[in-house]
Amino acid sequence: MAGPPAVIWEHELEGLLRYRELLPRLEEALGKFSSRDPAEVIQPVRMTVPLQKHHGFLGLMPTYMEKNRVLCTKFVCFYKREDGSTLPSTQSTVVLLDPEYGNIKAVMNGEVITRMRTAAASAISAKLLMCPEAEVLAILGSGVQALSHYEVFTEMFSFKEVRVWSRTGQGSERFCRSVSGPVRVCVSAEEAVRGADVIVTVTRCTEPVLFGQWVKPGAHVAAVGACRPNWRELDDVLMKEAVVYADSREGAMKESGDVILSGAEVFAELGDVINGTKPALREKTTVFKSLGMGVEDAVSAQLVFDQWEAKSCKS
Ligand SMILES: NC(=O)C1=CN([C@@H]2O[C@H](COP(=O)(O)OP(=O)(O)OC[C@H]3O[C@@H](n4cnc5c(N)ncnc54)[C@H](O)[C@@H]3O)[C@@H](O)[C@H]2O)C=CC1
Ligand SMILES: O=C(O)C1=NCCCC1
Repeated sequence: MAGPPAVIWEHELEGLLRYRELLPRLEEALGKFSSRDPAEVIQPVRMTVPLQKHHGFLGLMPTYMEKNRVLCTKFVCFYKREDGSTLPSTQSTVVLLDPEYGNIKAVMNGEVITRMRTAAASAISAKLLMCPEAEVLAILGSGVQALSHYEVFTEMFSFKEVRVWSRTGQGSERFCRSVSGPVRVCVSAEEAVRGADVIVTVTRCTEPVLFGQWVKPGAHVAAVGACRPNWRELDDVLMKEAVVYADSREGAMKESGDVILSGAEVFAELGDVINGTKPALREKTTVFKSLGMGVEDAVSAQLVFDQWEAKSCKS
């Protein structure tokens, strides 16, 4: 009979998950996902339940990795919050199970996992798709994901300049106070992205905030927000001019307003590039449309659990 699950919450999780270990596991998992080998990864597109009264959704994100012996699911609630709202726009819980018996091994707070694995996936997209001489990073949005993207992008790459734009001055000020390195605050999204080599969009907006006419040819865009079929962050011009990559082709076709409403074609998954089955067209303008995948949560949760077990054995 299995004992009660480990409960691993935010503060403890922060000490257990580090980008240097997460990044290679995530890259490997993205490749396995795109191999479409069911012994590697079974991960359906997220199922969502509308929470109409609260302007939100509950997403269920199960994943099974038979060869890795990982069985996991995330429950994530995400909301359309008004600007100025102090409520979080995303809340999640990750449950790790034993695939042989079906018992729950661990219940984890999903905030740290979600913010780190999402930023790490964007950083992998930039590693594969940005031009090698990239000097300027622009971040649109100043919330939770903006901070984790700043953290991993400045850890992995050496940008000469990092710019941030937020719809509210308060947001930019808070962002500047929270990051540990230099950042230039821009008064408009256009000012932030003109001439930028890498652009990260991490907003809650439902209408385009980034327009193709502002984007330098050859730039790489990691588009993280707008995760519903009628929500947008990018305009049609950008979507049609750029070569579009996604984490999951099926996810993008079902959930991404930027893909569905623009009629843009998904050229490849990041995992296809990792597996060498599709090229990384660095010289072109590229968009990585991130929706977030259960397999990213699963390998992150397993990494946390391994570290937690190792720590528990020592003490
Ligand atoms: N692709 C993925 O795997 C994931 C995507 N997300 C999505 O990423 C986005 C950012 O998430 P968080 O940073 O956690 O949210 P947050 O609430 O912490 O920050 C959102 C930011 O968007 C800004 N914003 C809100 N409305 C806007 C508008 N109309 N125009 C421009 N900016 C606006 C806010 O001022 C704030 O700076 C959300 O859309 C969320 O659903 C979140 C987690 C994972
Ligand atoms: O993958 C996730 O986690 C999320 N994706 C889109 C919306 C919020 C959370």
